Amino acid sequence: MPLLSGKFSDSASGSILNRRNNFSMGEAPAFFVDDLQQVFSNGFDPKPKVSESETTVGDKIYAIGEAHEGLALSTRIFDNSTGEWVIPAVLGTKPEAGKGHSAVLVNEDRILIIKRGSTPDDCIWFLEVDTEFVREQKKTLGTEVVAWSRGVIGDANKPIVISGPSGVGKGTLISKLMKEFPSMFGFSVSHTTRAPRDKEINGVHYHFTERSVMEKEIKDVKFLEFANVHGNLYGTSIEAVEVVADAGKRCILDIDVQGARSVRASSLEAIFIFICPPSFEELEKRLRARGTETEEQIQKRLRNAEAELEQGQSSGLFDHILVNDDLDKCYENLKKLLDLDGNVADTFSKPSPKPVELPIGHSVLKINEKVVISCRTQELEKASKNLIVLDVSSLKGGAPGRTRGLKMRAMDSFSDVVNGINQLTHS
Ligand SMILES: Nc1ncnc2c1ncn2[C@@H]1O[C@H](COP(=O)(O)OP(=O)(O)OP(=O)(O)O)[C@@H](O)[C@H]1O
Ligand SMILES: Nc1nc2c(ncn2[C@@H]2O[C@H](COP(=O)(O)O)[C@@H](O)[C@H]2O)c(=O)[nH]1
Repeated sequence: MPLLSGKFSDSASGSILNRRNNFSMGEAPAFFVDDLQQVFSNGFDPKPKVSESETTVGDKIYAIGEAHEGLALSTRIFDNSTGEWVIPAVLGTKPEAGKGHSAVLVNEDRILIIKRGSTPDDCIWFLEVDTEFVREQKKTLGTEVVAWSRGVIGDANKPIVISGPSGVGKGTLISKLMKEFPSMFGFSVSHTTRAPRDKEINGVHYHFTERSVMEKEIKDVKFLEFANVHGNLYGTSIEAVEVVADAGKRCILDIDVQGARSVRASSLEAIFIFICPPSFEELEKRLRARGTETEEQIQKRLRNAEAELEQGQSSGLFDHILVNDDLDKCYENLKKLLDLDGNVADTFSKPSPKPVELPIGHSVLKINEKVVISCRTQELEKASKNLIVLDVSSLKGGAPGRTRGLKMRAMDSFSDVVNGINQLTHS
């Protein structure tokens, strides 16, 4: 029999606005607003004008606030060791406030947020507080950091990173894939400081950007990765990847080897494919035949290609290496690798299981690695089920963007929940 464990907090019914100091040994104190005003005199106005949930992680209390419906959720941290409130840098797209939320710590590194009165694709969020990504960003920014990611039920297909030297045919292969499977794949539109070529459209091929603007956005942690490539700045914004995921498509990134390395180090779980030319001479021929670069630029790209080919083929960074000799053959191999060979029509896609709507989750319990939500929805009532079990034991990825791997089941009694939990554990 699993033990009941873990605390949950609820922004609407149990916010720190409403509660008195009713904490017990080993639990973090539940604040209420008058106490805050007396205790904290560090210059920060602690008077919350919002309803907040609070979650204790080690020495810190994460207060997640909702002011008005439609406004983004806010985050502040009370550090028990210093006795001060801190406003962290918040990365990723923030969820909008709805009709309250419940918060529960999972995996000791992220807070699961369940929003009320919200659509199925907007009801589950994670605030990462101590994941690898957040720890790295704390080091970089030298400040407290938290990061939002949206919870995704099931294992949606991983993004695909395609890399290789300039002129090898990455763009050509990606265009073929997008043309054959338009509803399955979406292209991550990078930012670059290079000038547009003839026929390149801003927002379609690239977001063409001033260097100073891009540098500022990099500083503001808007980018998943960026690199200096052939003398210009290129980068994948977090938003570029999110836009594709929001359209329900599998994201394709066309980036250089440095960028691939950064993505590998990030929490975005992807498949990494390196494209090789049949020979260096053929690569040069293709670059020249494309006719888009000056002689000086071609020389620079070829010089860089030597290092890229060496790194791409030897570093173990890539999951797959494809040689683009004959274009059609290479394309077939790419499709094989992506499980797209055979009788696959564009209507094919692996949809993640439809999540059950969770509009009024009125209580949340954490039981071992599972989160039980007791809720009331018309859909569930019809099916006489009012308990939902979320399995958070095999979460993948995280901020920026999406946390995948959530499993969800609707149950109609607590004993079913316990059985369900055991089934989920053993499935
Ligand atoms: N297998 C192939 N055989 C012959 N030519 C090819 C092949 N694949 C692509 N090409 C041609 O090579 C040129 C370069 O291809 P493409 O622009 O797709 O390269 P790329 O890797 O995307 O380059 P960059 O990194 O500079 O964007 C294009 O003119 C394309 O038509
Ligand atoms: N690290 C990144 N590299 C990128 C990105 N977008 C494109 N690229 C790579 O740059 C070169 C040159 O591209 P071109 O369009 O100027 O020929 C090529 O290898 C691309 O893969 C990015 O966002 N990040």
